[in-house]
Amino acid sequence: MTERLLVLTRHGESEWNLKNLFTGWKDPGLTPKGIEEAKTAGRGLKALGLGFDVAFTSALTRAQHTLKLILDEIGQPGLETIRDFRLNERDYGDLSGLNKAETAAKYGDEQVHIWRRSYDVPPPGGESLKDTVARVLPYYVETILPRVMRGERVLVAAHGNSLRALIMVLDHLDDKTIPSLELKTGVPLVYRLNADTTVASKQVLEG
Ligand SMILES: O=C(O)[C@H](O)COP(=O)(O)O
Repeated sequence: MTERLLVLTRHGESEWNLKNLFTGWKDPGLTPKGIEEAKTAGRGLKALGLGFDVAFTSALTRAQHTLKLILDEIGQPGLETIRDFRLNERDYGDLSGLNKAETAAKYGDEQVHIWRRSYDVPPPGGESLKDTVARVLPYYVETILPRVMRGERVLVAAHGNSLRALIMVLDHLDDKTIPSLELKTGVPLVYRLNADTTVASKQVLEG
């Protein structure tokens, strides 16, 4: 039987995650903790006996480095890897580089939660989750999903909101339920899909 394996993982903790800064398309690296999270993710996937035929990641260092660390741990350092900006984190626009707590103190917790977790309200000068879906989902359907459906084992290392955009579709979430979805750094989500592209199973590989 064709295995339709799709593993999604958010990057490990970044330097701006640690500083509680809005990051978006800015390009900080991983912290030592983030590096360890990525290695733990790789060890977890290896312990499940999982290997991959292709990997996808964004144009941002934190995701690319996470992917490299995972592939090193599972013994596939030379795996075909496709980098594309369409998997980038949501662009936080004018909030990029600002401290999240200071921004909440200035504009209110509710407004910051709306900017971070609502479906269709963008941060100033940035992308809403809806905007992020509009670039992630076509890329998934046109480029990633066909390879999963023909039996290639696919690994995606990306970002909290670009993955929320994809998981919204995979898990059939809507604009009322997506705000409560949070993704931990460096924790792989192991999906297996049915022949009709729906989700057959989902496993969260807690560190
Ligand atoms: O881009 C960022 O600031 C973080 O990676 C994700 O931010 P969020 O969890 O506040 O959306």
